[in-house]
Amino acid sequence: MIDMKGVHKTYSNGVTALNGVDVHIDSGEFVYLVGPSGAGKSTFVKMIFRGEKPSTGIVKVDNKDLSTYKERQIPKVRRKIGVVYQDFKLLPKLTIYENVAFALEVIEETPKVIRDRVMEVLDLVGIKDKARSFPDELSGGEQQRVAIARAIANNPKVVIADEPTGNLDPETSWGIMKVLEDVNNKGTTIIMATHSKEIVNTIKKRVIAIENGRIVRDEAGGDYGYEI
Ligand SMILES: Nc1ncnc2c1ncn2[C@@H]1O[C@H](COP(=O)(O)OP(=O)(O)OP(=O)(O)O)[C@@H](O)[C@H]1O
Repeated sequence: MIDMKGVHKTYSNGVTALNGVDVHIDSGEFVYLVGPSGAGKSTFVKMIFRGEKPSTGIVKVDNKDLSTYKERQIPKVRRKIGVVYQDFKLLPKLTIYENVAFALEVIEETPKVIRDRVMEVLDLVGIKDKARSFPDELSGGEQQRVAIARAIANNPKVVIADEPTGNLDPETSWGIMKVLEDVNNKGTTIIMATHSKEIVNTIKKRVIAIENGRIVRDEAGGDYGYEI
């Protein structure tokens, strides 16, 4: 599903965020990305949805080398990938329903498909009754559920979650993990960058640890491995 070969990323300010990453992630896997702040986790996930381009090396998603896409074809890459952020990034002036529908409108789904699918994914994440509310009327955990619904609305093959529980209290975080596990159980590959020792050590998955832009550990059912 995802392959990186010899991936380096140096930003324009001269900071090298990835320094020779080789990795293979299969379809349907659930992977935690861990490592100290500034280690390169966000840069790693940005490689996958083409948020950034590698300086050198190859990134393949679904067997397609991302460098073969032209800029205007990037939306095509993004259709395969849903992204969930720490700060939810919902559109404040749109209702919950509209926030999720928007993701489908931009890919020109028909109104009927949109109606059915929006309610289906809101139901899946347990927030159907909030369809008419606005984001600021929801708790943080509820907003993150909406963000997950939006990310999975067009049935992406991969969901990338960059610290999805970073702004949530522990109890709410477990609920979000349950939703991500449900999504994974339906076959979607999940890659989640996290600083949560409790989550990684409790819900065991493959753990990839990054330090100074390199993978230093890659372990099925591994521990978080850091003190904080
Ligand atoms: N757009 C950018 N321009 C310049 N440098 C950047 C950019 N984005 C990240 N960096 C630098 O690249 C390095 C890796 O950052 P990255 O955000 O990938 O780390 P991270 O592991 O996700 O950190 P955190 O856990 O704090 O989110 C850091 O030194 C950071 O300052």
